[in-house]
Amino acid sequence: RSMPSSREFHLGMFEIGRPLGKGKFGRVYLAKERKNGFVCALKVLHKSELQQGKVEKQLRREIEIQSNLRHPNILRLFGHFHDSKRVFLILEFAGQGELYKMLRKVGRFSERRAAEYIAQMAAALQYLHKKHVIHRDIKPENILVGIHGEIKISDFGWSVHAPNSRRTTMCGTLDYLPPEMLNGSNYHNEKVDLWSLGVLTYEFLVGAAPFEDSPVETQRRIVRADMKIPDFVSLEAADLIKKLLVVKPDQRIPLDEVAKHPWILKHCAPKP
Ligand SMILES: COc1ccc(C(=O)Nc2ccccc2)cc1NC(=O)CCSc1ncnc(N)c1Br
Repeated sequence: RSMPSSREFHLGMFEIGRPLGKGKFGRVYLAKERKNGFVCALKVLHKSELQQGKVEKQLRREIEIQSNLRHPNILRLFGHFHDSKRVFLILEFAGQGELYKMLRKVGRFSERRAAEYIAQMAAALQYLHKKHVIHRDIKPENILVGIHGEIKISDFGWSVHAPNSRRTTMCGTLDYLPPEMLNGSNYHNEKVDLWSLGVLTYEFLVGAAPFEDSPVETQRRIVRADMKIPDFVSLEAADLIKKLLVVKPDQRIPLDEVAKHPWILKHCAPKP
């Protein structure tokens, strides 16, 4: 079964199922396309909220960026349509749901599980960076899990074409912001995703973000990459984290070296 390739979609084409979660700016429902039973996730965004949040442009850019992304670790945006009051995004349904819920449930992931996820993240980011797309919002809340346990980066609400200087202000947690997006330099490039990958690796293994503190303290610790890695984290994992959480963007370990790092190779036996 596949989503019809014809561009015109409308709400009547879908049978709406259970709510899946509340993404940014909207609710998401399980949905089934009536004609050929294609199961997807339908995200409903209210135009009034998009206008209030001044994010219509961001959404348009996102739809344009997403329409030519095809990668097993990137959640698909198959299409979109709107009625008088709402915009609908037709998304790939991730069969095992939200990664951060799994992380909160188990506290922290095993080194093998964390390494498999980071290897998949590195592959997805390599793909995005080759297309000069930076995600800029890598965090557990924006990662879903597919039916076979593979991770899917989602919610490119902040993705832009690199290099870029941010115009709209940030919202949400500071935990994942790299130093260059905090020290007012405003200019940043793909290497912001390397920093976030380091924060993600730490959070998968420790169960909390490396600079988690009061907002003021968090900023102070981020700009100095002031983190403590607990002893239960293996030396190889700690080595990769320290090579990603480097204040100077150009000194961060590049993605192709992340994929070949001893910690990744140890746990992700290459495909037979
Ligand atoms: C490619 O995925 C997206 C692409 C774009 C946007 C988005 O809202 N952009 C946006 C919205 C407003 C302004 C600017 C950008 C959001 C998503 N993704 C999501 O919202 C994830 C919905 S939750 C879910 N989805 C599938 N399977 C599950 N099991 C679950 Br739970």
